[in-house]
Amino acid sequence: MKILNVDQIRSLDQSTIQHEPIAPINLMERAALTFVDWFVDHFPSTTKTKIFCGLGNNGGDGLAIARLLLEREYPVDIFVVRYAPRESDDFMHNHRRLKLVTERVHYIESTTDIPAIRHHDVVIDAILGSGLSRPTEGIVSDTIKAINRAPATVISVDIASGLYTDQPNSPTDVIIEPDYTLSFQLPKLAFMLPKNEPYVGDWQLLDIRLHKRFIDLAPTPYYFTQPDEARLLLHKRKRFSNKGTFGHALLLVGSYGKIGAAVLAARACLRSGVGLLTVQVPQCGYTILQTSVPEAMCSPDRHQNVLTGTAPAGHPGNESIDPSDYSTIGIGPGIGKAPETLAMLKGLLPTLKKPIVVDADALNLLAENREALANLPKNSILTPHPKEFERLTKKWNDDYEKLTILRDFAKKYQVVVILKGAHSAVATPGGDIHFNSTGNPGLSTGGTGDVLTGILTALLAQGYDPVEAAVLGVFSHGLAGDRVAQQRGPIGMTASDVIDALRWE
Ligand SMILES: NC(=O)C1=CN([C@@H]2O[C@H](COP(=O)(O)OP(=O)(O)OC[C@H]3O[C@@H](n4cnc5c(N)ncnc54)[C@H](O)[C@@H]3O)[C@@H](O)[C@H]2O)[C@@H](O)CC1
Ligand SMILES: Nc1ncnc2c1ncn2[C@@H]1O[C@H](COP(=O)(O)OP(=O)(O)O)[C@@H](O)[C@H]1O
Ligand SMILES: [K+]
Repeated sequence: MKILNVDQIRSLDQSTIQHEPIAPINLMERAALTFVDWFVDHFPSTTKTKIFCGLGNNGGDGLAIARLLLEREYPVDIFVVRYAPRESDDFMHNHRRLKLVTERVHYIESTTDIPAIRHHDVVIDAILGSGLSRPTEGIVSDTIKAINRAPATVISVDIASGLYTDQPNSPTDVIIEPDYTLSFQLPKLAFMLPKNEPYVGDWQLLDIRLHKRFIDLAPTPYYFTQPDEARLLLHKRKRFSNKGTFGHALLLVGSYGKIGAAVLAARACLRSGVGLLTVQVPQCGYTILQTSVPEAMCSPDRHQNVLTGTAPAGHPGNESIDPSDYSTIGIGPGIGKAPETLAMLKGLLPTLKKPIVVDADALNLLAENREALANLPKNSILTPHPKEFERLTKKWNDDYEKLTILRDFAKKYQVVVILKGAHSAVATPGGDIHFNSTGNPGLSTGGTGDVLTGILTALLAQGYDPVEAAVLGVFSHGLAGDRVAQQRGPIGMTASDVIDALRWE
C-alpha cells in the first residue's frame, strides 16, 4: 500500500470527484458514513459524544458525522471552533443541514466557551485535518489543550488536529493526543514515526473508495506492507525439491557469553526454510550449538580454547571456511568487538560476491571502521536498530531527517537497510522505504533481532531478492510476534517464542 504526501492526497480527492464522478459533498458524506459505521461498532448509542469541528473539510466531516450519529440517537453535542471568518463550502453545506435537525450546535470563540469534558464522554476531534498549514494557536490550541487535559476517550478524524501529515512538528506545537485515529484510505507518513506516537494513538484506515487508478499511478518512495502484498512475495515449494534447492547458509555468530545469540539465529534460520545451515561459533560454543540445534552443522573456530584462558575473546574466524561454498552469510549476532573479530570481518568482506546479512556488532565494527562499508557486497541487508544506525551515520534532529539519512545511506552503499523498531523501515538501494505493518512492543526483548538475522539469512539462501527478503522477513517476524502476543500477551514474550510462532504460508 502506498503512502502519499499531502499534495497527492488533495489531488486524489479531486481525481475521485472527477472520475467516479461524485460531488464533493457526497464524498464527504461517504467518509462520514464509514467513520460512523466504525463508531457504532465500538461505542453504544448511550455514549455522550462531543464533536469538535474546525471550519475546513475536516470540520465538515465532523458536522456530517454529528448528523449521522444523531440519526442513530446518540446524545451528541457539537462545538464549532470559530478561529477564522471563512468556512469551506462543504462545511457550510453540512452546517446548514445539521442546524435543521438539532439545536445542540455551540460555538467556541473564547476559552469560556470550551465545555467541561467528563470521564465517560467520547470526544471526536474534527478541528483540523490534512489541510494544516501552520502551528495551531489562540482558541484552536486552547481547545486542543482542554481536550488533552480531559479524561475522555478521544478519536481523531483523519489525523490529529495540529499534526502535520508529512513534515516535522516543532516540540512546542499544540496537538491533539488521541486514543484512536481513523484515517481515510491511506496511512499518513506521520503515523510511521516514533516521535508522533502520542499524536496518533491506535490508528486504523477507513476505506472510502478513493480513485484506485490515481493511487496506482502516483509516484512515492513510501510504502506500508499489507498482508496480501507480503504473501505474494512468498516462494512456493516445488514437489520435487530437495535440501539443495533451498540453499546452504553460513552464520558467523556468537562469542564467549553470547552463544545464545548464535542458537537463536540458527534456530530461526532453520525455521525459515533454509536447505542446509552451517554455523561458525568460537570453540566455546561448539557443544552448546550441537546440543541445542542438532539440525545445524557446526564449524567451531579452533583458535579459541576458553579452558586454557589463552583464547582470543572474540570471533577470529575459521580459516577452513570458504565463503564461496555458501549461498549467503549472516554475520553479527553476539560476535562482540574484539580486535580479532574486526580483523575477520575486514578480511571477509572483500572476498564476498553475493549479498549477505549484517547485524549487531558487525554493524558496530563497521561504524568504527567506516572505510570497510565500501566493501559490503551490493544488495546486502543491514539490520541496525536506531542506536546502531546512528553510530553508522550521524545524529538526526527529527524523524523526517532520519528518513532522509536512511534513504541516502541505502543509495550510497547500494544496500538494503532495515531500521528496526515499531514499523521497521526497509530502505532499498533505489531509495524507497517500506514500513512494516506487523509487530508489537512484546518484541522489545533481547534476542528478537538475532531471530530476524536468522530469518533474513534463510531467505537470501533460498534465492529471494534482497528487497523482497527484507520486506517479507520483517513482516513474518512481526507477525510471529503478534501471534505470541495474541496467545499469551506481549509482556514476557521471548525470542524463542517468536521462532516457534514463525509460519510461512
Ligand atoms: N476533499 C475531500 O474530498 C475529502 C476531504 N476530507 C477531509 O478533508 C480534510 C482536509 O480538508 P481541508 O483541506 O479543508 O483541511 P482542514 O480541514 O485541515 O482545514 C484547512 C483550513 O484550515 C486552515 N488552517 C491550516 N492550519 C491552520 C491552523 N493551524 N490554525 C487554523 N487554521 C488553519 C487552512 O488555511 C484551511 O483554511 C481531510 O483531513 C479530511 O478530513 C474527507 O471528507 C474525505 C474527502
Ligand atoms: N515496539 C516494537 N514494536 C514492533 N517491533 C519491535 C518493537 N520493539 C522491537 N521490535 C522488533 O524487535 C527486534 C529487536 O531487535 P534488536 O533491537 O536488534 O534486539 P536484539 O539485539 O536484542 O536481538 C527488531 O526486529 C524490532 O523491529
Ligand atoms: K482531526
